[in-house]
Order: sequence, then structure tokens, then C-alpha cells
Amino acid sequence: MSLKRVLIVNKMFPSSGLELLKKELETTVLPIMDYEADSLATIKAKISAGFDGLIWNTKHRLTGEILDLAGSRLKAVTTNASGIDHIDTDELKKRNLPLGNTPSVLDNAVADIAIGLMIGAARRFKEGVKEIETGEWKSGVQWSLGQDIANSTVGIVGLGGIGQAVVRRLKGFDVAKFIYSGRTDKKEAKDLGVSRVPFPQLLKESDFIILCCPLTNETKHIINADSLGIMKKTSVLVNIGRGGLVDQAALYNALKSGEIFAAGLDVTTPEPLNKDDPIVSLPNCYIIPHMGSATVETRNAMAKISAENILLALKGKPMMCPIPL
Ligand SMILES: O=CC(=O)O
Repeated sequence: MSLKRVLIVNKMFPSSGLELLKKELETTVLPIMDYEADSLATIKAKISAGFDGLIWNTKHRLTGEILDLAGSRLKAVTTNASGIDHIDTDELKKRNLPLGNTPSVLDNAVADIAIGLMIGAARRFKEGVKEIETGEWKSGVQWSLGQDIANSTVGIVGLGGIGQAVVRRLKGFDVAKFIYSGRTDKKEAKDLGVSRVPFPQLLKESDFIILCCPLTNETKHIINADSLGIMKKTSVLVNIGRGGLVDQAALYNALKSGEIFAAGLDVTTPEPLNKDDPIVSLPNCYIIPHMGSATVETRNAMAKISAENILLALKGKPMMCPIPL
């Protein structure tokens, strides 16, 4: 009997997951990266060859058109990511296709990056590094004064696994008060010492705002001209969720005019961000290229879950990390 077939979209899929898949399935790794101009066309051309499982390890949107190209042989789909905002879940549901993702195992790595961005933005790393690189170190002047984390109020937007890991890390930083906003009360909040407040209150009171929520219709542009207008002039915004949580043009204006102090971004719109994008030129916007989960251990753990999601679903069992559709 011939083996079932799985298509892995992205040539960098870690071998930890690939080896698991190879034990039971015929694997095809598409040799593409998202930033290559013809990557989407390559996916569309290849997917119609007939696969039982699909590991969608790309930021391209998984649409009804692509699922049609995949045809009725396809029985299981997983992202190799925690976020599912690039998946047209209605189209999967219509076709009765199960979807999995790789949550939780990346919480610590992403939370580390949030802390890095907080410090980097609040303490003006970008300007400092530039001085070194250009040989213009202005020793002794006061240009570099930043904002303290000690005695601050930290507002977490979305107290899920990542938001909780951020709070746990900040416990050693002498933060005065932790608050969070979100759709529901989180049972972990009490033990962590975080109080739930309405979003406008979080905007008004926080010295640091950390966006840790998924991108949905409700959270799109949750940070916009109005919300930036409520924030403190000294506040620092950190985004480790998705670029679409922020109206980037409004953020540019707020940073340029000094309406807020600084921002640290792991995620932007679009990705990759063009080096000529106006926001890149701002000294108070510290941007890194979506590296939240980028550690060896974390990416290996994610790939193993992706592999298990597909292996289980192709045996008719529930995925290790299923998304209810
Ligand atoms: O951004 C990373 C992820 O969603 O896994």
C-alpha cells in the first residue's frame, strides 16, 4: 500500500518534525521561502499534485482557492505557528478539514523577546547602536535618557500564555502595578497579581503596553489614532502579537510627534517590512523581523507538534493541538 503524502510549505521546516513525518508518510518539502517573489505561485502549482496532509509553514494566506487546488484528497491541515490569522477558517470548515496549530511551546521565547523590546525601546538602544556604528558616540551628554520599568504600570493586552510569561519575567523588575485587558477573566490573573481593567483604562494608566493578543476582527487596529491619543506621552508600546493589531500610519505619527515615547515591534505590516517604510526611519521605533519564536528549542518543539497534528489526524484521531472550527 502506498504511503499517505504530506506537503510541507517552507524549506526551513526543522528536521525534528520532518523525521517524525518520514517514519509514516511520504514527505514533500516545498523549497521556498515567503520572501521569494514566486513563492505563492510555486505553492499553487505544487499543491494540486495531491496530498493527504498540509503543513502551512508560511505567512501566505491559506484561501479557498488554494484548498480547491489541493482537492478532496486533503484531510488535515496544520500551521507551524501559534497564530491562525492567515488561515481562512471558514473555508476549512466548509470542507470539513481539521486545523491544528503549535501554541504554548513558544510562550517563553516570545515573552523573552517582549522584555528585550521593552528595554530596547525604553532605553533607546536604536539611537545608541547608531552612534556606535557611525562613530558619533556623544559621550557625557544627556540625549540618551529613557524610561524606567521599576515603579511603572505595565498593561498587558491579552493575558494568554505569552502575556502570563511576560508578567512572570517582569516580577523581578520592581514593577508597581500589572493590569490587563481582554475578552474574558483569566483564572491565572489573581496568582500573578494582575487586575483586569477596561481597555481605555489600560491605555490611560500604563507606562508600558504589551500587545500579546491574537489578530481577529475585534483586535484589528486596536492601537489607532484614538487609542494612541489616550496613552501617556512617556509610554512605550511593545507588539509581539501581529502587525495588524496596530494602525501603523497612526503609530508613525504618534512616535514622530512625541505623542508616545517609543515602540518596540517584533511584528509589522507588511512582513517583510521594506527598509524605505517611513516607520523604519524613526529613532524611537525599535523593530526586529518577527523573531519571537526563533530559538532552536522552540522551533524544534513547534515542528514536532505540527508533525503530530498531521500524523494523528490522518489516523482519524484528534490532533495534538486542534483549533475548534
Ligand atoms: O508568530 C508566530 C506564531 O504565531 O507562531
